[in-house]
Amino acid sequence: MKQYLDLCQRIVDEGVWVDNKRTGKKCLTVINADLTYDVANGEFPLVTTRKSFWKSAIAEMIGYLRGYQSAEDFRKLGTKTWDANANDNAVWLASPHRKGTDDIGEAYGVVGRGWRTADGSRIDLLSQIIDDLSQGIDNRGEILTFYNPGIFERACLRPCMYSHHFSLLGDTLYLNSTQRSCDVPLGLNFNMVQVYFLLAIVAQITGKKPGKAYHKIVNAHIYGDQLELMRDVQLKREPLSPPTFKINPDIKTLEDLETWVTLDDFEVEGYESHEPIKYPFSV
Ligand SMILES: Nc1nc(=O)c2c([nH]1)NC[C@@H]1CN(c3ccc(C(=O)N[C@@H](CCC(=O)O)C(=O)O)cc3)CN21
Ligand SMILES: O=c1ccn([C@H]2C[C@H](O)[C@@H](COP(=O)(O)O)O2)c(=O)[nH]1
Repeated sequence: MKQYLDLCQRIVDEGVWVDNKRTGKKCLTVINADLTYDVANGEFPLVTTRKSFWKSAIAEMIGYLRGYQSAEDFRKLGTKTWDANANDNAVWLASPHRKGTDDIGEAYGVVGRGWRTADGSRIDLLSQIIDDLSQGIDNRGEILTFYNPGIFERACLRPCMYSHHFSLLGDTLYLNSTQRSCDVPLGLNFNMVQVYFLLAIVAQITGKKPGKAYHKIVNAHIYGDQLELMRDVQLKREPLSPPTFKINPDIKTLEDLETWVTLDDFEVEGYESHEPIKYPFSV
């Protein structure tokens, strides 16, 4: 929580205003932030200075791991976070690649679980990684990447957290996640939970001990219309003690995660937070 608030304060104190063409808004921006989550010691990075809808964050990540392409599938699982980009993004609505209502296009898991190769075949990066790690193999390239510039126009957005690199030291699993662009008030609130969750769940289904997750952010920003709420409300609050996160121990394989898992298989215990804050969202 402290590292999150420190980043927010750093943007307020040192950020530079940058005009963003895609959204038509200006963003107070810093370059480079490195966050670390100690999954081994259960330090769940849930924001307490406003109410955080952590289930929505987990649903989004499970949707990526399942390779969802429709905002409807994300909604059924428990998150509305893809509705606006699928259905209110003017550039995407005009795209010949959009397959109709709720289509988000070839984004995130669609890319990573069906990586296009030169000969037209597809590679499921996640299955390969899970197979390797389960056998204790780390080939120094266990990388789940969603970043394929050749097909950007087939999606409503380029992936923000675009790379998740897993590593083994003995029986301990580590994760380095990289994010190119970060909406700190809204997106990061979810992304921290997602990086922690990804290491915890992959460790569980590969039979490894989770170690630390390292989260690198390149462009970290606060949109102009979010600044007042962050500076004058959220940053004036005292953080509360962190909760703990539990995963149903019956989840043992990637197939379990793909088939029967719901948000009821995850629990947060001892979560106390300040009042919700409704930050403006930029499509
Ligand atoms: N501008 C922008 N920021 C983002 O964080 C973002 C995008 N676009 N586009 C793609 C995804 C969608 N994400 C989202 C979308 C909405 C919320 C959101 O509205 N959060 C509210 C309510 C959550 C809920 O009720 O489930 C929040 O208070 O956290 C968060 C992340 C993260 N990503
Ligand atoms: O997981 C996510 C997904 C998106 N975001 C934010 C970061 C930016 O504010 C927008 C994406 O806009 P780009 O013009 O494509 O950079 O969404 C996030 O923080 N986390």
